[in-house]
Amino acid sequence: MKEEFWKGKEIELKIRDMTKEGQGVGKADGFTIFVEGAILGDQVIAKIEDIKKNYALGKIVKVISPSEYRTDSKCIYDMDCDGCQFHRLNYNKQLELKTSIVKNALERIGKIQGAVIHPTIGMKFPYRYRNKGEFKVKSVGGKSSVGYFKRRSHDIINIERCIIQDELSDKIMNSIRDILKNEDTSELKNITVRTTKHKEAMIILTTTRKGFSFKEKLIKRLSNIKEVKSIYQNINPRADSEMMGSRNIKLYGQDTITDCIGGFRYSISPNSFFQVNREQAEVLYEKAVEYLDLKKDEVVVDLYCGIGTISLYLAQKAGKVYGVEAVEEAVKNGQENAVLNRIENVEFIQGLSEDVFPKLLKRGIKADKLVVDPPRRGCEKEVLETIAQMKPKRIVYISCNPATLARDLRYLEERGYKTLEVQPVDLFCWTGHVETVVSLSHKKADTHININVEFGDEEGQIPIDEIARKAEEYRPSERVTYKMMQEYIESKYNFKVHTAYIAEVKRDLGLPMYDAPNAVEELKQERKHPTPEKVEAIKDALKHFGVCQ
Ligand SMILES: C[S@@+](CC[C@H](N)C(=O)[O-])C[C@H]1O[C@@H](n2cnc3c(N)ncnc32)[C@H](O)[C@@H]1O
Repeated sequence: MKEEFWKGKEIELKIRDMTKEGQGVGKADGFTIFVEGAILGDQVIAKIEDIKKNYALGKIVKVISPSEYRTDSKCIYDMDCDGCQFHRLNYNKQLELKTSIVKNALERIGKIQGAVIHPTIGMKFPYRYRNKGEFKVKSVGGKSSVGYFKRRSHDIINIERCIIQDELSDKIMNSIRDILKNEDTSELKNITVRTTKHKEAMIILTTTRKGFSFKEKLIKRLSNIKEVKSIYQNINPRADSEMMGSRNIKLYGQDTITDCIGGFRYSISPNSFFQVNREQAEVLYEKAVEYLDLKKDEVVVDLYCGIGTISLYLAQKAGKVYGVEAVEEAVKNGQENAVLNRIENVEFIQGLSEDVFPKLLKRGIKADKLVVDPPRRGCEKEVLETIAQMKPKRIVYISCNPATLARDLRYLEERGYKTLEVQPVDLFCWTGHVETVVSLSHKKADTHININVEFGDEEGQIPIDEIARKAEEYRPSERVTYKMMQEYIESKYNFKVHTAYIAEVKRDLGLPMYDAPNAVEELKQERKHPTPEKVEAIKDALKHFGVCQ
């Protein structure tokens, strides 16, 4: 693509995909063009604004024919706000797109094959789900703005009504905006509002230094709001984009607030991580427990455990759970939460997973099952190396970043693990983010036996000649995998078959089903059945590999 020819040109494009940042993706002359404001399925005129080595950036000029997936955004700031990238895309299509984002990452980066990737689980009512709002504060010419960044800018939009936040958060933010309207807010960087299921709130004011001019006024007015149970000041002198620093000073009320997921209650401090969507977090945690398939005597390690949300779920079903977490306050919350929920078989260890996990192995603690739920950057090398040495039978990997998830799964697959099931869950409706829970199992045999054999021609010994004959007699047939059958069918019939279809045909033929628990599990889900053509191809493959006559 010649820069001088294309720059500033208006071209017609069909939008065939979308990025997680919300740009439409089209192609012209085989060159990829990312178009701000375009939706998957749109036919648009786009103006080329910038040209890079392998792609160009364009802006929408006109929608010639709108996509069938276009929807009217319920957000009143939709043209400007940078918060929700998919706000004009039909919700079901968003879920499909998230499934394909995960699938593409696993295939391209992870080279994962044969795993069952389930459709993304969405919400019935995908609004007002967030229990944490993070708002920027900016003061220009004595007037302050409190809200979110404008798209591709550092200006702030005053958000009075955010349809993905709890309504209580709108109420508190509008009061704060009113209190601050005539103040110089240059010492105040951010405001975080956490709300709970039972409509309690914690407010965290992040300032650049300890003293700030309107502190007393703010505390007095905010503590009059009945739902406000706790106010903190957080000090972050750095001019970085981090919302919060590590130092907190309590200004009013309780030390913590208490939220619920499932049947558990969780005490939360200002700097502790808590999933922003409690309804979907429950779906995620239940999937994690199902995938782990815990036995009452098993030892589980829960790395990056936060305040022990998942650890408590696991402790109900396991022998012992070790939770490992970096943030001291979160570990303290975890210990309180175990007491709050009367759970005794969980131990929280404060430290970095990459330090603590190898030490657990050295102490002789071996996890039968493992949960990892790292931040966006994924697991540290030392964590992955320790997994490869410890070899837990089953791993559940929870991730908010499909790219680092895929990278880590590839590492684990190269060291004897198999990715079985992948379940994306929509915790961040209307945005380009997706949470994924994955189950992996170790390919090693579950059990082995030792036999001592003496060779020779004396009584009780086995003659050498006999061994060759017996070995031939008992030579096990090559283990037939679903992947082998899929490859055979694809090369012979030129179409792909799903493992669940192979499982279905095997079950219909009355063949044993122990060899692909994931595919069998899939049969319990509501799904389509194989066409007669695929059934015949699968029967042929089963015969070819000697699985049936
Ligand atoms: C995505 S959150 C998951 C928390 C928890 N599993 C949950 O669902 O609420 C990741 C957690 O890892 C913690 N963390 C970040 N880096 C860490 C590290 N290197 N070692 C241990 N914990 C870490 C963070 O403080 C955060 O609590």
